[in-house]
Amino acid sequence: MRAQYEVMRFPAYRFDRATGVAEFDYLLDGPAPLEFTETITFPLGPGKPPAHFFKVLELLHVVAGVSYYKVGAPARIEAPVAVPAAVTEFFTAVYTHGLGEYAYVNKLPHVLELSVTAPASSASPASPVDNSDGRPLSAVGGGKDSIVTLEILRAAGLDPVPFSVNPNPVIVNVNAASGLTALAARRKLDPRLFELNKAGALNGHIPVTAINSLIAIATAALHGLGPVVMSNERSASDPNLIWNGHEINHQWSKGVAAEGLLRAAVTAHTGLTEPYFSLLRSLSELHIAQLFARHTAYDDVVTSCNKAFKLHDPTARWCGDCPKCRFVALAMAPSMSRSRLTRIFGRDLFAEPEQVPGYLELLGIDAHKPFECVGEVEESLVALTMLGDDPQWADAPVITALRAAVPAEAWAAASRDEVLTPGGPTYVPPAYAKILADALI
Ligand SMILES: CC(=O)N[C@H]1[C@@H](OP(=O)(O)OP(=O)(O)OC[C@H]2O[C@@H](n3ccc(=O)[nH]c3=O)[C@H](O)[C@@H]2O)O[C@H](CO)[C@@H](O)[C@@H]1O[C@H](C)C(=O)N[C@@H](C)C(=O)N[C@@H](CCC(=O)O)C(=O)O
Ligand SMILES: Nc1ncnc2c1ncn2[C@@H]1O[C@H](COP(=O)(O)OP(=O)(O)OP(=O)(O)O)[C@@H](O)[C@H]1O
Repeated sequence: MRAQYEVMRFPAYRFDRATGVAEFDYLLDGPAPLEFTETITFPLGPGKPPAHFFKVLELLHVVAGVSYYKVGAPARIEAPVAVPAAVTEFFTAVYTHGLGEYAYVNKLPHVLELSVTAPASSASPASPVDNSDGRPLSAVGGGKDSIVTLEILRAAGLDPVPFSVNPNPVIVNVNAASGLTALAARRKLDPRLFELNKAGALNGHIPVTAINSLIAIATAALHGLGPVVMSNERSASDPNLIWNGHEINHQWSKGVAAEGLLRAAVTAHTGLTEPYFSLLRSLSELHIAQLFARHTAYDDVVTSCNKAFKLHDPTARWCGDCPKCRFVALAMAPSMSRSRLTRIFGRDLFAEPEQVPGYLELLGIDAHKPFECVGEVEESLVALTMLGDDPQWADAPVITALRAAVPAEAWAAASRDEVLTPGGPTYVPPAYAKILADALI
């Protein structure tokens, strides 16, 4: 299908102020062109949408195009409006790094070399819009990480507003457990995409966090709120593998490089002074799991398994048989009783010997890190060490098998201090860094 399409275009977008509905048009241009329209319904704010809301929609229009680009993978992408250099840099990164796993799986090396072009800009820089003191909008994905952020912001008295794109029953229940009033946006992919997928079109992973993040920033703008606060962890920045000299990272748009590019693009194009950052950036998943363990109110609802977030036929909660379920169970286990962990997951994964091969992958003993939202090998090793010291796991067959399988040099390389000490670059503003530091005591 690829050779049929020469260029990806973005013909128009519309926003209906009465309903909050935005429609974004896409065109895969070539001898037999393909057109798509994506619909996003925003929660309407109290007043007229501010000018910078529309600037965010201009960014979202291009970024949400990745879902349709992947059907044809044309060699050219022409953004519709003039934008500052920081924005074309961000667009190019989204279509190259963000589609890295798709390029690798489909063997499309040209995708990693694309550049998104845009009409030349003679516009002066956007005037500053100081949003830094507003109530934070806290993105909620239904998993442990965003619960930790929400509770840190709440404890600091910042009155966070939970926000989700397409909240499913998991997210609705997490919000209910928080007792906070949430905002939601609805995103509807063009149904034609699913027909093409059924007919065997090119398909693959897309950088969904970049899309959700811009929808969150647009919603914060509509409601006059402060920064969008994400819960993306340190290990999200680490690639799964290197291919043709390029890092391939399943979680690229959750990583710190994407965060920096998105912030710079939004500020340059909209003027927002503090649009977006991840509060948990300096923390490992293991550390975040320790913080999550302090809050029991979410035990019956928290769900990190990606299968619960599928658009079609989602599971109700944890599937219990995927890399993410295995990793999160291992990360939570050192911080809670075996009975609490079993209640959260609805089963005791460590009593099931058939889980061993999946855990060997997480421990770096088989294959590369899976294309999933899982932490680093070191985090899994440190968690396993901690469980080995804990008598409640002494008779768990999975723990026994894994401890026997890990080579001596791997244990030596896994440092508990390194995994549990905050570190690495972040964009957390000073006031929020202080709040995080207080929460870690
Ligand atoms: C839920 C999930 O993990 N889905 C991934 C899965 O897709 P699947 O076909 O099994 O189910 P659906 O998500 O329902 O997708 C149906 C089709 O629609 C396409 N699509 C979906 C959303 C979208 O925004 N654009 C789309 O074009 C999709 O390609 C399907 O054809 O496998 C896909 C292929 O690998 C993945 O792309 C699906 O991932 C979703 C986009 C998704 O929301 N995944 C997140 C749970 C996820 O992976 N988050 C990452 C962060 C990635 C990032 O850089 O932002 C993480 O948490 O690590
Ligand atoms: N549907 C969504 N709407 C808004 N934000 C979302 C949505 N899904 C995920 N996010 C946000 O994207 C980021 C990455 O999602 P991720 O699934 O890793 O986090 P999580 O659900 O909080 O925790 P976990 O890693 O345990 O699943 C988080 O900041 C999360 O809040």
